[in-house]
Amino acid sequence: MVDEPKPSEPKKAGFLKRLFGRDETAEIAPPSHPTGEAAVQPAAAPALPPAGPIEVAPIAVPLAPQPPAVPHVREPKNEFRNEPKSEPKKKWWQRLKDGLSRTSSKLGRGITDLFTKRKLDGATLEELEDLLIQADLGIDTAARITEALGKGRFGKDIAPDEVRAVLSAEIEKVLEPVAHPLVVDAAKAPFVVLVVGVNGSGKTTTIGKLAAKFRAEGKSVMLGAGDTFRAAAIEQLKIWGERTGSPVIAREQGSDAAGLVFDAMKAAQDAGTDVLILDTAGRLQNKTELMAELEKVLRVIRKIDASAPHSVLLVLDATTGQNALTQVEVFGRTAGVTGLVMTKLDGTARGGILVAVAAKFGLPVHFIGVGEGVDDLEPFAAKDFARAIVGLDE
Ligand SMILES: Nc1nc2c(ncn2[C@@H]2O[C@H](COP(=O)(O)OP(=O)(O)OP(=O)(O)O)[C@@H](O)[C@H]2O)c(=O)[nH]1
Repeated sequence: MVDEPKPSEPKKAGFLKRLFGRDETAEIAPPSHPTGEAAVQPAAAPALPPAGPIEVAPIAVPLAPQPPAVPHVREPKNEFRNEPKSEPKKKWWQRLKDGLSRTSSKLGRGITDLFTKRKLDGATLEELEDLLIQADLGIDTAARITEALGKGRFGKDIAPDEVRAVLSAEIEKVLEPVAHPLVVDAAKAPFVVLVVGVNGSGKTTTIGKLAAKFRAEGKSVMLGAGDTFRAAAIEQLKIWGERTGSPVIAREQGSDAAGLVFDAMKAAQDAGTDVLILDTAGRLQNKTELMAELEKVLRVIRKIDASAPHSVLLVLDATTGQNALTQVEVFGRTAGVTGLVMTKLDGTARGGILVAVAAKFGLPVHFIGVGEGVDDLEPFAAKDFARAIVGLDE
């Protein structure tokens, strides 16, 4: 998961090669598509009290050879609602700062090395630009930031802290327009959130964390186990359902994903659920048949509610680096992505990828994840992120 840059990587040539020459998709194991559909055992739609105890549809799920990844949840389930919010901002800030520490210490160290007792000249600006590109901020953003730093300061002494302040202000400028909360329209029942992304990007975990958030706001939530490919994903979602008091609609592993989504839409409508979150199998953006399956899922959703899905969340794993840009492009085209969640910012020294994605697509960033725990996912705030990533205090 950790993608520390190779120390011997040449500067400019290496970046261009990294950006344009590498087969990024080869890094992610493609999902093998289920060859035949298992006999479909539609889960009996559970009784759905809006905020009552969990009713998980009982299904026989063959266990994967390895034990399923069990989500790490810190609190017991009954603390999701009405959780005392003592200093939530400070606690999140600390987690954000810790989570981004790989990136911020790399950037911070680089800036200190570059600017201690040195005047701002062409060479230092060029080295700073390289440093920003290494943190995956993208060539254009790196160029813009160095240009902004050079203005009025060229040939003068500049302290590392001043550089950090300018850097954070410029990053904030890029991020501010995309920092939008995910707003649930109460007029929709259910408000349908479709969650898409490549394998292992953190979709199921993110769904669990979102369910916990919505439940804490007093909303009723239902989960649709649309990742019918992976038995462990179904199990994982059921655990999240149990912990958050959200009924889970699931079928056997290998079932038709569009059929499952149909069941889930109907069940959520019948129950008048506030929010339905639909998981999907991870798929590589270059596998056309899997992308076609996603289109089918969308058609089924729209057949039941022409206005749905109301949110299509693309979950991006920050550790996949520049490949995230291709994912946004392709999933945007196929699934009509309306917002982004970036996970695993704690696992990379190149957290600047979020800035590159924001600058290139301008899509709303709703949440960021900096760990596996339920409180390691929070709404995205431009200023906090911009300060934390360059190692400044709150
Ligand atoms: N460190 C870290 N790990 C995370 C974060 N978000 C998710 N994970 C972990 O990433 C792994 C994959 O997450 P999943 O939620 O199973 O990913 P998925 O996209 O549903 O995977 P597929 O079903 O294979 O497509 C799990 O071990 C999660 O705990 C994060 O923000 N930080």
